[in-house]
Order: sequence, then C-alpha cells, then structure tokens
Amino acid sequence: MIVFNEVVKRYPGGYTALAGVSFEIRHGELAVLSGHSGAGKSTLLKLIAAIERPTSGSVSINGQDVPALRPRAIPYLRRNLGLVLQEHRLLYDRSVYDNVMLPLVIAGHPARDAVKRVAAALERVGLAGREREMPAGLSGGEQQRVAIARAIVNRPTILIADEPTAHLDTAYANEIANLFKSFNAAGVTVLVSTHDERLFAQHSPRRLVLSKGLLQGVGA
Ligand SMILES: Nc1ncnc2c1ncn2[C@@H]1O[C@H](COP(=O)(O)OP(=O)(O)OP(=O)(O)O)[C@@H](O)[C@H]1O
Repeated sequence: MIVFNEVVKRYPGGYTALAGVSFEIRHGELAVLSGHSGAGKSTLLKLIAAIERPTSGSVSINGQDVPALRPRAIPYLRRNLGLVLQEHRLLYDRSVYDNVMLPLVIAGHPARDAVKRVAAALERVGLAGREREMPAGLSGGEQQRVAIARAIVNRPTILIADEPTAHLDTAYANEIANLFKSFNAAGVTVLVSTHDERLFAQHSPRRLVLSKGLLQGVGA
C-alpha cells in the first residue's frame, strides 16, 4: 500500500513540484499517473523510492514511513520496489544477462537461485535466449524490457515505472503496457506514469492526474 498525505515537494531554488498531494494505492492495484510535462510525475515517483524527500507531508509504503528511514534502510525498501526510472539507464558495456543480474549481486543473493531468477525475469519480458546480447544492439522497446526485467528480478510487491513507453512507437508501447498489466494480474501493485493514458485505458486502471503539482482526479 502506498499512502501520500498532504505531500509538498519544493526543490532548492523554490520551485514547488508537488503542492499538497494525498492518495492511497491499495495492494494489487494498477494505477496510472498522468499529467503534462513538468506536472510533478517523476517527483512523485522519486518520493516513493526515497530518491527525493518531501518538504512536508507523509509518504508511506506498506506502513513504513519512507522519509523517516535511515540511509542504511533505504536499500531494503528498494528491494521490495521494482523501479523503472528514466535516469536508471542500462549498463551498455555489460550483457543483457549482467544487467538483469546486477540487483541480485548487490543484494548478495545466492548464486544458484540468482541464475534461475534472471532466466525467469528474461522469460517474463519475452527476452529468453537474448542473455548474451549487448543492450546497444537491442531496439528501444527491447532495452525497456531489459530495464523491466532488472526491476522485477528481486520479485518486488510494488512496481514503479516512470514513462516506460516514452520514445516507443505505438506497437511497442502497447506491448510494454500489456506487460505491466500482466504483472498486475499476477498480484503486483503497479504505479506507472505516462504522457499517454490511452495506452492503459483498456486495462481499466486507477487514474491519478497531476496538474501543476496538484492531483486533479483520483478515479476509481
Ligand atoms: N532536482 C530538481 N531541482 C529543481 N527543480 C526540479 C528538480 N527536479 C524537478 N524539478 C522541477 O520540478 C517540476 C516537476 O518535475 P517532474 O520531473 O516531477 O515533472 P514530470 O511531470 O515528471 O515531467 P516530465 O513529464 O517532463 O518528465 C519541473 O518544473 C522541474 O523542472
């Protein structure tokens, strides 16, 4: 469960990216966050991942008060969150396999099980058999699938993605949207931001619409 209560985020320099945002996303929901460029979508997602801290208000994930976490507790929070963020690019000098394995290496996951998990994650995103390829040789949509495999390899209960369909043509974007729907159908809570709500319309998501740092509508 993700709970925001009257969250304000003011960046150094004084820009107010979020001006008092409250919502709840319950376990097992699929929620789509939309809004114009600069509306505060990335900021909202970064607050969930403890990449940014709120200026005021509270953010809690599964009952944990995120801004109150000690720095050394943050990696444990992130292990339960699958993150597909715009600035978390792939490592281009490493294979697809190594990119997806990385979070398990960082977490000190037992090697034998890690190998199985990487295979399962790549299978899940439709990239089985592509392990040895380098990211630069893949299409934009395939690279996004690698980033998604990397995000789910720790088997998170919550998956957060910041415009995962940006720069993809409609066919690829629809495939990625379907992938998020399939994770949600498997029980994962999904929050995904997009410029194009239509991509998820057929999946009847919960809608969160940001405008100038305020939530315009929290649909059912
Ligand atoms: N680190 C920062 N320092 C100062 N201002 C920032 C910082 N990060 C974001 N902002 C500002 O906060 C506002 C909201 O940015 P944010 O990236 O959250 O919007 P967004 O809805 O994700 O936009 P886009 O769709 O273009 O990615 C923008 O005006 C942006 O310039």
